[in-house]
Amino acid sequence: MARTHNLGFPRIGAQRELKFALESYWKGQSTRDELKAEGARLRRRHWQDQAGLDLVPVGDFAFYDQVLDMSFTLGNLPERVQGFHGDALDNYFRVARGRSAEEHAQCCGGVAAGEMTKWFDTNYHYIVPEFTAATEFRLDASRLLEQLDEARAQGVKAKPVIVGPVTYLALGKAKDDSDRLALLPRLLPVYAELLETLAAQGVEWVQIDEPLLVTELDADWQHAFNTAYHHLKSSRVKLLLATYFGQLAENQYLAANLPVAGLHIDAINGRDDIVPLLNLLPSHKVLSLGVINGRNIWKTDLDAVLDWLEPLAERLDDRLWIAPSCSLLHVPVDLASEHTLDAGITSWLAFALQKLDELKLLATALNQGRAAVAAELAANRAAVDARRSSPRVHNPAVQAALAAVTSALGRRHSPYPVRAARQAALLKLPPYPTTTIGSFPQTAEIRQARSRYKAGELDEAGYKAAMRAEIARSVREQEALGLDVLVHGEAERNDMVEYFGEQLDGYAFSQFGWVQSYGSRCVKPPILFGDISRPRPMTVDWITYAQSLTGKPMKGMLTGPVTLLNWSFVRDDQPRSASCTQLALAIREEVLDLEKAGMRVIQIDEAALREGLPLRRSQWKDYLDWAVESFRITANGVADETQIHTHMCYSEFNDIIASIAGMDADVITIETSRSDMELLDAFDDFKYPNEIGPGVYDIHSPNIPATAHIVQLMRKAAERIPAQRLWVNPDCGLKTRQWSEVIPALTNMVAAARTLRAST
Ligand SMILES: Nc1nc2c(c(=O)[nH]1)N[C@@H](CNc1ccc(C(=O)N[C@@H](CCC(=O)N[C@@H](CCC(=O)N[C@@H](CCC(=O)O)C(=O)O)C(=O)O)C(=O)O)cc1)CN2
Ligand code: MET
Ligand SMILES: [Zn+2]
Repeated sequence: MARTHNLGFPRIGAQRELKFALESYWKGQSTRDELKAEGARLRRRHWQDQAGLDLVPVGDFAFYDQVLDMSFTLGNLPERVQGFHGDALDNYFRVARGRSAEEHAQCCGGVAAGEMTKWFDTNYHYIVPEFTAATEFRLDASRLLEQLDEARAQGVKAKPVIVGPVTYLALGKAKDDSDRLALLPRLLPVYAELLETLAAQGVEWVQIDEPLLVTELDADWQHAFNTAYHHLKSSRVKLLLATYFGQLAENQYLAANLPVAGLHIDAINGRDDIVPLLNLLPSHKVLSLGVINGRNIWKTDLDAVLDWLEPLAERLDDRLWIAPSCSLLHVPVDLASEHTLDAGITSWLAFALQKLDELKLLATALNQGRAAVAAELAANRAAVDARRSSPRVHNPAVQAALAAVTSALGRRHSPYPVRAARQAALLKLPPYPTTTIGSFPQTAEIRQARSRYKAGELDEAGYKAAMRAEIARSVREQEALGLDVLVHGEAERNDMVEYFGEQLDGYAFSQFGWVQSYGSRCVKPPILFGDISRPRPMTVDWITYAQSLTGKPMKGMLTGPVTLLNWSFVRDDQPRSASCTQLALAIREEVLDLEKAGMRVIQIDEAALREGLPLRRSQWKDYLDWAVESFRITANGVADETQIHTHMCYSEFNDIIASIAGMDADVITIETSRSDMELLDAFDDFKYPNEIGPGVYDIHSPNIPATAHIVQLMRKAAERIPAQRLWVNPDCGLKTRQWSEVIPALTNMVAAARTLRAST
């Protein structure tokens, strides 16, 4: 008998209930009790949604982030928030979001937010655990125990979920550069105590997540796994060690032999692990196979899964569990909420709830025979076949264009020094030119106008006029600030990826397909289902309007192919590289149209290029080769005189600087302020030959950067990069900030540039 379980459920809510509850609480418009009640309501609903599974996750709900929850469970709070006397939830939000120095001058004097970074290769951001050599851990199991009680009272077959000790240490950062692994002996007793506490509550199984096992591990980290799980093996609960997002590969032996009761592997990305694992896995252990893709929205080909699963089920019998490949955090909740997606495409899709239905179907087919679910299997087969043969997926013209791609497409006419001279003669920019990354505040008025337009309450002319007024406002503000290269501000974009998905053929978009990005912020990844083409220009009208308002250069603003790919739900019926090249050809047309319309500067954002790196280094080269080539195809068809910018955020470039240089953008703007310009070490020694705008202030924080601080950061930058190749700009776009924060921050930034010019 195969058993079913789930690794985690999306917590934001099908209608983003958690987002609205959080934001209302943060604005002081609702009480903490109301927020907590909304959390409990969502947990209840989500457990009901998972009814029928043999085991259901508990502890996967978080008010902000599951890693931050784990830090609180382990008593690992940054020193700056220790000794807080208010409600624990408020302290949790202080770590998550920080407190501005101005507003809290009288009380706490402000608190810096915890650093945020990407969760493996997903678009979800977690709060980085902070360590020092002196870090001590102390168990606080209250959150887990409360949720466990709640679940039990509702008759839920609960399986608590926690982040495992080795992954937890690996995800964190030692603020004093001490060795994180040295903390393991202090951490393990707290994990042991936690497991004992759960055992005392009668818990049978605990899911302990160790996705670190799908990455290449140094000997000391491999050793840490052995140390950790030998320490925990006397626990009375059964541990299901969960790995996901990739292959165990050379870690198979290690994973198979850790002293735990069961192992979960990602049977989508780690399919090749399964046969060798069957032989390695001791015969008392449960093997949980993640057979439903938790990272995309396509219906599973159930016949195909059963064809290879049935022999395994025979062999494993009661030891086989089945589940989604990873937590369903990364997919939207319910396809049934969608009313505007066309029926054809809808029939190819499965969101979280539909994925759990597929899982239950598979279990029935395994346990009772396929005949027991013959009708459902037939319906699934019809949908999968329809997608495979649909003329909407395949476009011969796109295929022909793809076949005609040569490397000449991706080459500029002249090398950078020649281009730079031509661009300088035309643009006539001062030293240390100032610019921003693209977006200005997405105000409530902008979002309301768009939602009224979408609801048909505002007509197209009215909507366009409202967006043009916003663009005019941002141009006015930038001129008043004295910035050198302006942007239109992206008012008309719901999101830098979805906006393009809505306009390209081969993409579909949902109404409620929200996925949590961080905290209360969500994205709605568009669905790349077919060959991509661009029926008409997408940004030219907005940008030319913006340019018409100013004599300063206006940057055309586009999202690059790699970022569109990495932040969309993409096809699983062709390699990612093929979808990426199609996107490149489509965005290239837009670049050339912007150039034709007179834009002298065009920015192509590749915010997700670095994070799209495969989890295993051995696969980096292949990815970087096609990703960089896609960018080159997009960008490099322009004349020497046209200045190409690109932008990347949250990126550590040391390992991949040669590829970044290979993109051959004239200017790259990057995030550096939080690392105190240390990130620029990668660009040092002339390893990066073109121009660079190292971000001088953190846009994630409401704090206003001081002019002197910006000057100091730029002087540091100038020690590494010749001043004539430096730009001055923020770390990233300003869409999540308010105008009242943006104006003083940019005022100081421009003042800093003037100071720098005066002293060169
Ligand atoms: N795709 C993507 N990934 C990314 C980033 C990114 O910008 N895009 N940036 C990084 C993550 N940062 C992020 C920063 C901000 C938001 C963000 O602000 N998201 C918005 C949603 C943006 C959006 O799609 N807005 C739509 C829908 C807005 C909306 O909620 N409208 C209301 C009505 C409007 C109102 O009355 O306020 C509704 O429909 O109910 C629009 O503007 O049209 C949010 O959570 O609130 C997300 C990620 C990395 N990954
Ligand atoms: N142009 C985009 C913006 O300014 C780039 C954001 S990168 C996440 O918002
Ligand atoms: Zn950015």
